[in-house]
Parts: sequence; structure tokens; C-alpha cells
Amino acid sequence: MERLVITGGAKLSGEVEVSGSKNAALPILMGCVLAKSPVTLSNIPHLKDVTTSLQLLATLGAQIMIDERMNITVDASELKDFTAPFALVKSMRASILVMGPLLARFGEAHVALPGGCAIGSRPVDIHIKGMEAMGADIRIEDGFIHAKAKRLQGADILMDKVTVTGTENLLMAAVLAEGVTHLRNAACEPEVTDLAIFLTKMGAKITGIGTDHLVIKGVDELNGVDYRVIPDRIEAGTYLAAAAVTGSTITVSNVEPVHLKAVLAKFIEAGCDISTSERSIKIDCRDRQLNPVNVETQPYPGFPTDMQAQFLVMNLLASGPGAIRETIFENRFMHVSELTKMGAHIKVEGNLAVTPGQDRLSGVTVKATDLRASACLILAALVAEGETFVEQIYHIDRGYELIEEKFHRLGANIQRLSH
Ligand SMILES: CC(=O)N[C@H]1[C@@H](OP(=O)(O)OP(=O)(O)OC[C@H]2O[C@@H](n3ccc(=O)[nH]c3=O)[C@H](O)[C@@H]2O)O[C@H](CO)[C@@H](O)[C@@H]1O
Ligand SMILES: C=C(OP(=O)(O)O)C(=O)O
Repeated sequence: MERLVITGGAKLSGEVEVSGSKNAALPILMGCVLAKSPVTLSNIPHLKDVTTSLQLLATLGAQIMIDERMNITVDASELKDFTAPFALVKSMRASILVMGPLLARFGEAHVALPGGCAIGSRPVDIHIKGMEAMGADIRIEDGFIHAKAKRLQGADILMDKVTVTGTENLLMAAVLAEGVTHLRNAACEPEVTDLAIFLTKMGAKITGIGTDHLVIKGVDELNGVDYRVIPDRIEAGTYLAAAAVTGSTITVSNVEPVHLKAVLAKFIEAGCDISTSERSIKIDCRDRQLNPVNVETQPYPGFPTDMQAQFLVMNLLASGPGAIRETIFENRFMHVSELTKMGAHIKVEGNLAVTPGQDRLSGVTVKATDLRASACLILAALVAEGETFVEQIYHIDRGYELIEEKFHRLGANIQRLSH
């Protein structure tokens, strides 16, 4: 079992380049199923979830080619299978995103039900209801969602909750449907927008991109394109938080600062100096103690739930009491018990995590429980006294490309151990 060992206390410096966005790459990879000719994607991060997506596409019969610059070509012109097996869906919930494209183009999809995940129950009822509203016949049997439709029909869909993958799945279903679809209360995350722009380049007719009301006029077919995926705003935010907790100054490059507006506002409130240029963000937190901040997670453009764990570590080390309220997922404080092992004082009441503020943590052995929990344990380890061993790091490999190399280049004392 691989694990990370981190010796705390090093200051960070220099520049780190952010990889392509996981949460944009995954729906766009699934969106390749919609095209009659090959799609070539660049800035795709080298991550476990991307490998799983490519395995899924290959299982369906797509041809995959990867060139020496890591551009990925997906040729889904002829697919022979419409089933997403449990083995793949269980390791990556985003596999559900193959349902909309398969149903829209081939009239058939069989997708294993995604299991309960560490951060909450994460149902897919909104995806299913939306596709039913578009005329799909859906049955759940033997742990699979079986969906069929002659041709999906445009519909007026008001989603009960703001759901990122729900919006993406229904958007991909709608682009080849007959007639006009309205997706109301749609998620506005930059990753949804990136998918919509990608689909538009393939020939889809979508208006309202970037708003909570998407209007899609179905077309008969979509064609392959070359497309570059946006940078990962959560990876960028994680490195900025690492600089904040270690009292360092670093520059994060290949980033879209506008995607991090709510997050940057909280860094500034925490007392960090932030300066942005078109594609980079510089943070300077030298010679100061962080101010505590109050954070409430919200759909975009609000503060992202995927940055909540990292800000909890910032609050831990702040000069006074701070509070983090998680409103998106009902069980996203799994990192709290691991941080407590490191000497953290955190009181959780329902969806609120309150920290009094403290100035030291101790290195121990901790377990990563989910992707962003693993990131926050690394941040805590960077400041802890002594060595911290982070176990179950397969979680982190789902979402952070070359994490120990990137941190090492910034000056952190971090190593991957294979035993
Ligand atoms: C691959 C990907 O893009 N993952 C992101 C996506 O997850 P994901 O798309 O799974 O998260 P959602 O936006 O769907 O979830 C938001 C809330 O809606 C609920 N819900 C969702 C769908 C549904 O059919 N019914 C329902 O009740 C969920 O349980 C949750 O409470 O958005 C989350 C919220 O920004 C991020 O944390 C994840 O990193
Ligand atoms: C929760 C996350 O991912 P996923 O939806 O793929 O589990 C995440 O990226 O923080």
C-alpha cells in the first residue's frame, strides 16, 4: 500500500503549474460518445479518474489514442456496448455521465448504480427524472439503471437541487434530442460551462451558457473537434492554501483566476496578499498569522465544497475562532477525526465545524478518507511537528496530478513510500 511521508516545517517557494481540471475532463471525455467522428482533447490531467474514464470508453468500444504530448483522441464513431459495469462505476461516480450521451445517441444505456460515497448519499434521482421527462423509459433492476428511448424529446426541466453532474448529464442528453430543452436551476460551475462550450464546438445549439437556465435546441448529429480543457481551480486553490498554512509565497500558473473569485476573497480575508495576472495567481503569506474566516459552501459562484477541507486547516492555524458550514454534502467532515489525531481542536455540530485557533499540530499516521480530505491532511502535515504518514492515498491520485513532485519542487519535504 502506497503512502506519503511528510516532514513539516519547510517554507514553500517558487511556481507550480496547475493541471487540467478533473471535473471538466471527466464529463468532456464522456461527451466524446456523442460525436460521430474522433475528438482530440488536450490539457487532460494524468489521474486515476481519467484512466477509469478511458477504460469505460474502451469497454463501450471506443478507440483511444494518446500521443507523446498526452493529447487524447477518442473515436466513438462505432460503439458496440452500452453498459457501464459496476467495477468501473464503483471506483468513479462520474461514470454516471455516460448515461446521457449513450441514451441520446444510441437510445440505450445500462449504468451500474453508483454506490454510497464517503461524503454523502449522493443520489442520482435528478438525472433519472430529467431523462424520464425527455421520454426515456427507465427501470432500476439488479443494481443497474436501464434506460431506453427511441429518440429523446426536448422538455422543460426544473431541477430540484443544483447538481453539477446532473446538469451535465441532462445537457448531454438534450443536445441530440428532438426539439428544445430548458434546464432550469442548472449548475453554473466553470466545469459545466466548459462542457457546454465543448458541445457547442461539436455542433450543439446551446444558449444561456454560464447561467442557471440552459436552453438546448437538439441537433441530428455532432462531430469531433480538438478541445483544450480548463485548468483545475480546486488544485490551484489547494496549492494556495498550502502557501497560506506554511506562511509562504508561491505563484500558481496555468490557472483562470476568475474561476476562483469566491476562494480568493476568503484568502484575502484570511490576511494573505493575493495578486493575479491573466493566467496566474501569486499568494504571499509570509511573516503573519492567518485570520480566521467564516465559510459557507455554496454552488458556484459561491465558495466550493471541494475547498472546504483545505480552509478548515487554515482556520485551525488561525489567530482565533472560525467556522466552516458545509451545505452541499451531508457527510463531508470525515477529515476532522484524522486532523484530531494530529492534535487539532475542532468541534463539529451538524454541518458546522468550529475551530478555536491554535499554533501547532503534531505528525502522526493518518488515513485519507476522500479526495479533498487527503489534500487537507497533506496541508496539515506540511506544518506539523515531525513526520506525518498519510495512508490510503489512492484517493489523492484520483484528483491531484503528480502531487508529491509538485510539492517537492515547491520545497516541501514529501515522499511517496511504496510499503
Ligand atoms: C465529478 C464532479 O464534477 N464532481 C463534483 C460534483 O459532484 P456531483 O455532481 O456528484 O455533485 P452534485 O452537484 O450533483 O451534488 C449536489 C447535491 O445535490 C444532491 N443530488 C445530486 C444529484 C441528484 O440526482 N440528487 C441529489 O440529491 C447531492 O447529494 C448533493 O447533496 O459537484 C460537487 C459539488 O460541487 C463537487 O463536490 C464534486 O467534486
Ligand atoms: C468529490 C469530488 O469528486 P467526485 O465527485 O468525483 O467524487 C471532488 O473532486 O472533490
